[in-house]
Amino acid sequence: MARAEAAGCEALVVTLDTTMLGWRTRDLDLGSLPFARGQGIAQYTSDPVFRRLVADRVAAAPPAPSPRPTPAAVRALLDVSRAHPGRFVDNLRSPVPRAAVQTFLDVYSRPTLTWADLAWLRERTRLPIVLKGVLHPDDARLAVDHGVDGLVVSTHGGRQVDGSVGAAEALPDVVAAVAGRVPVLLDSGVRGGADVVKALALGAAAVLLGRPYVYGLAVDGARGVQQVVEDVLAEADLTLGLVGCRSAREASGLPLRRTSRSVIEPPHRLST
Ligand SMILES: Cc1cc2nc3c(=O)[nH]c(=O)nc-3n(C[C@H](O)[C@H](O)[C@H](O)COP(=O)(O)O)c2cc1C
Repeated sequence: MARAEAAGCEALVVTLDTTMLGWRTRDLDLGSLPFARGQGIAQYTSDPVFRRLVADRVAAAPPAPSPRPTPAAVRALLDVSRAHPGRFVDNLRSPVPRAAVQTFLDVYSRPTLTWADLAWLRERTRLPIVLKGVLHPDDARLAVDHGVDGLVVSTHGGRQVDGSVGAAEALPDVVAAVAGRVPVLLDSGVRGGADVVKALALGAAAVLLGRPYVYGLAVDGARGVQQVVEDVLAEADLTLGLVGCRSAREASGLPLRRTSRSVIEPPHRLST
């Protein structure tokens, strides 16, 4: 948290829906387990507290007999050594990269988190605390009662609980339960400007993009991310104009008609 504050982060987002990873069939099909290969954990391996945990683990590890290497184990060792900070050859000989992955797998999931942990966080940071992954209005009320500063209605992009209520379906009840006390944001499935306008109409204060910006990143790095964000904003701007709103604020409460999918009613504010 101190690192986040020092880096200029303006809020702390606590994700509620990933205390364990869900059953992700596509990842399983592809054998996509990047964390187990040391990929995507630089936030941890660059953290002094985490590095101390790893050093303690290595110091405490009893000398273990080397298992017979399999091709898969060799591939994993190469990946972990490549992903870990420092020189590849040094990493190959060191127990630290593997211990870092094991330590990450130990600390990443914590299914024992409770509402009481929020007080612990509150005491340690002055940053606003936002809870991500709220879907039920009772949880939204509890969150506000525990003093959080914002909520993100999210299904983690449908990657955690298969068959969960959709984020956009859950949003109106959460917004009603919060009754304006804190901003309610939405993510999961926002792909273009029309999705932004629908979320605003359903009461979201803002939306977040997950996969779209990663797609932009894959295609064209930082410029790709910028392009994705600009395109979504441009389409949202046009859509607002087309449905007769002069600002994003005016989209709040814009009537949506429920059909087999959510559609925006034709312009309704141009009659005067
Ligand atoms: C590659 C990747 C990594 C993610 N990592 C995190 C994470 O560390 N914490 C988190 O709360 N959500 C994480 N998410 C979930 C996103 O924040 C977001 O909730 C989800 O992707 C839904 O939005 P989307 O439909 O726009 O992708 C990740 C998503 C992706 C695609």
